[in-house]
Amino acid sequence: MSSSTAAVASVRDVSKTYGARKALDGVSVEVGAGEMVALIGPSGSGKSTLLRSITGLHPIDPGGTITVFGDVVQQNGRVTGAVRRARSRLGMIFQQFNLVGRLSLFSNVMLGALGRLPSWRGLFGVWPGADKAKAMAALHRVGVSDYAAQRANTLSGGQQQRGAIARAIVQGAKAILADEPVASLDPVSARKVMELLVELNKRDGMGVIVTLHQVDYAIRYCNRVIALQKGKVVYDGPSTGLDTKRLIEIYGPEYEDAFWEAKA
Ligand SMILES: Nc1ncnc2c1ncn2[C@@H]1O[C@H](COP(=O)(O)OP(=O)(O)OP(=O)(O)O)[C@@H](O)[C@H]1O
Repeated sequence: MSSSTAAVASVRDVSKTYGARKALDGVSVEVGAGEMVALIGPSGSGKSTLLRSITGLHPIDPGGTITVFGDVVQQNGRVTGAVRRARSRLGMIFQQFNLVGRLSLFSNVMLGALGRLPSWRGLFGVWPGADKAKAMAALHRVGVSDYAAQRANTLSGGQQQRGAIARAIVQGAKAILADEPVASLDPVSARKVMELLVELNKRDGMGVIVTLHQVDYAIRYCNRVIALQKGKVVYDGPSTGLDTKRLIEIYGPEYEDAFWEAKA
């Protein structure tokens, strides 16, 4: 299967145990190329652990398998050598600590090109002109080119998240894995970040897997929702299928707390 048609991630019977606690318990899901999927569930249900497992940031328990764009990245309880290529295809966006604070926004976005260039170029700031142009175009696209020269730690959370998205574009990522990218943002900045992810998905065909605390955002921006509870998949289907009964199954009777904006 070619990498352009292979699934973003194929997760088969994956468990992850921390001491006596099972953070993931027999999870099997597949996210196709070009899909935009929300990963939801109560705090501690395993959302971040699943994203981190897909990127090979920690080994899963023996028995499960994870492939990324057709490459086996986890098998027999080990992260494989293919993880480097898989990471180069995945743009990662986190709730915080997305950018190197003391570097300019422009330099941070250029770091996305590092995987394709000898590292000394990055160390000495010797970037090819074509990459510089690409970085400025990406900053312009996400709406923060005016701040290119500004140190990342002086930017707002929303500007930093948009910078992180620009870095993923420069990296040439085929999919974005975003771990609570809007949790620290005000609603207006959050909407802009979600709209950018939707645009990358629809216009560029990038796959997106995004963990969200806000169910209303999952419903508004993602066609498909995967819900975890205590490390197990308890829902995998269209976001339109998340009725009150389902939400109570996922979050319990206090499910309205999982909405950002009050439910009408
Ligand atoms: N490094 C770790 N060491 C020990 N336990 C961990 C570690 N990381 C996660 N866990 C545990 O695994 C479970 C799942 O955590 P995880 O962060 O994946 O949940 P989450 O759904 O992303 O939660 P949240 O929405 O609060 O971010 C939790 O019980 C957590 O305490």
